[in-house]
Formats: sequence, structure tokens, C-alpha cells
Amino acid sequence: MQIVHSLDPLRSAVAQLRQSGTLALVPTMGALHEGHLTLVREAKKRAEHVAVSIFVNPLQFGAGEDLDAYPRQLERDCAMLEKEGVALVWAPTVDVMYPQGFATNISVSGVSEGLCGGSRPGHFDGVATVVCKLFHQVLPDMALFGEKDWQQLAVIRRTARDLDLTRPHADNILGVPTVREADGLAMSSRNAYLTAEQRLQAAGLPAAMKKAIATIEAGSSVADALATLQSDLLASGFLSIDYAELRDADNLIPLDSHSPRPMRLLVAARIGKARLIDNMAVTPTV
Ligand SMILES: Nc1ncnc2c1ncn2[C@@H]1O[C@H](COP(=O)(O)OP(=O)(O)OP(=O)(O)O)[C@@H](O)[C@H]1O
Ligand SMILES: CC(C)(CO)[C@@H](O)C(=O)[O-]
Ligand code: BAL
Repeated sequence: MQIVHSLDPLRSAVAQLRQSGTLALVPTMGALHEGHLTLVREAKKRAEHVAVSIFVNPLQFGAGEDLDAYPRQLERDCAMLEKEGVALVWAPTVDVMYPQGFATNISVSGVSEGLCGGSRPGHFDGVATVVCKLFHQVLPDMALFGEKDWQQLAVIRRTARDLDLTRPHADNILGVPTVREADGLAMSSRNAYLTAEQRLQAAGLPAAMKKAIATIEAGSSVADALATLQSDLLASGFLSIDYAELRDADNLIPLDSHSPRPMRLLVAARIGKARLIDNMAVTPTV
């Protein structure tokens, strides 16, 4: 496994790998867990070679967010990736990614509005900009992202379509279902911020979401189900709720009542020092 930190060695490594087969990219911010490793395993099924990027991207963190606290553990991450048979780890420094004078921003409207785009202004500009750079740097045939970050996946697909990207083409931006702990909590690097008590309470998030989905699918009012979801989260120990919304699953248009198209329930809520996100499918019943 090659680990590279600057562009010239990256280009040589990519050129060498591409001579002997297809290349899949799994972009990450490191502090790897089973969710990330599942993306790597899915990538291995689909391509001869897998590259993983590890970069805590300052552009996608707002003022007062956890950029400094975000866990960084490159050696441990690389050891995990080596065991998975990853060919290349791309771990640029901030100066390599954003040299002095860097002034370009990719901003996606529509799908990035509201939800995490509302509670983290500028976040998806930072994501779209860095992901475009990662795609141009690694030139993968495909890229894999987790459905845990449902809105992020929609933003990246939109960017790839709008900018006519070919490496990867929008159709080769693949989503992987959320990997969960035994009690249902979505795996996330930010779960490490939780105390033991908060970690137990955090399982209240997927539980409350499942309950809300069952009532919506049974035909109850969406507004009532979302109101109950919010009070359930506060009762479980969550401090506040950034959003709890029902949206069209594909284009993320807000819904205030049932739709015949696939729907998604998306929630972000704060507990202790962590802001946790989750989303689940809601099956149309009309
Ligand atoms: N539980 C999970 N199941 C599936 N994919 C996941 C999961 N957690 C993260 N991913 C995916 O891994 C990729 C890298 O995500 P990232 O490094 O930000 O990890 P993370 O655990 O989501 O961290 P955090 O949410 O704390 O930023 C993204 O595509 C993300 O959607
Ligand atoms: C896609 C990503 C690697 C861009 O920094 C990040 O947002 C993440 O880890 O989900
Ligand atoms: N997994 C999304 C990256 C972020 O929260 O900034």
C-alpha cells in the first residue's frame, strides 16, 4: 500500500495503478470505523484497485465547529486500510490541497439548501469543492459514499452531473447503506465525542426515527409524527434538534404530507459535544 502526501507522487501512483485495472475512490476524513471499511469492501468488489483519501477539510467546517477537535489518527487508519487490501492512501496536507492564493469555490444550489446546509452554512460549498479536487487528483472510475450523509451524496451527484464529470461519471457515484452499531446508532467518527451515558442515550435517535416512520407509514399526520419525534429526542437526552424533516428521497424537496414517491426522514440533533445525523427511508403508502 502506498501512502502519499503530495501531488507528484500521487500522479505517479495513480498512473501506475490505472495501467492494471479500474480504480475506485473512497473519500474520508479519517478516524476510520466499520462504516468506512464497508465502503472500502464494496469498492473492492467493484474495482481492481481502491484508493482512500484521508483529509480533514477545513473548508467544510464553519466558525466554532469541531475542526480542531476532529480526531486525527493517520497511522492507525493506514494500518486498518492495509489489512483491507487498499492500494493507495491519499493524505494531502492543507497546504497541498489549498496552496496560498486558493480562491475557487463550487457552490451547489437546490439540494444543498436546508437540512445540514441550513444548520452549517457554507458546509456543502466546502464539500463540493474538495470532492471535485479529489476527483481531479485521483481520476477514479467510481467513487463510493455513505448514505449516512444522504444530502452530501445528493450534492456530490448534482455536482458531477452539472460539471459533466467523467472521472467519475455521475452514474458511478455509488451510495452505500448506513452501517449501524448493535443498538441502531449510525457509526460516525463523532460518536467518539460521547460519554458512556450519552452513547447509550444516542440510540434514542434511530429508535425515535423508526417510531415516527411507523406512524407516518400507518397514515398519521406528518406534522404530528415529527413533533413527537422531537419530544422523544429531548426525552432521550438530546439537547436540541437542528432539523427533523420529511423530504423527497431523490431531489430532497421538502414534504409536509405523504408523497407517492420514495421519501426520506432526515434528522440532525445535538447530544453532549456531538452533533449526530441520521436518515431513513419512508415507504409511500398513497
Ligand atoms: N455509518 C456509516 N455507514 C456508511 N457510511 C458511512 C458511515 N459513516 C460514515 N460513512 C461514510 O464515510 C465517508 C467518510 O465520512 P467521514 O470520514 O466524514 O466519517 P463520519 O463517520 O461520517 O464522520 P463524521 O460524521 O463524524 O464526520 C462518507 O461517505 C460517509 O458518508
Ligand atoms: C466527502 C468528504 C470526505 C469530503 O471532505 C467528507 O465530507 C466526508 O467524510 O463525508
Ligand atoms: N461526514 C460529513 C463530514 C462532516 O460532517 O463535515
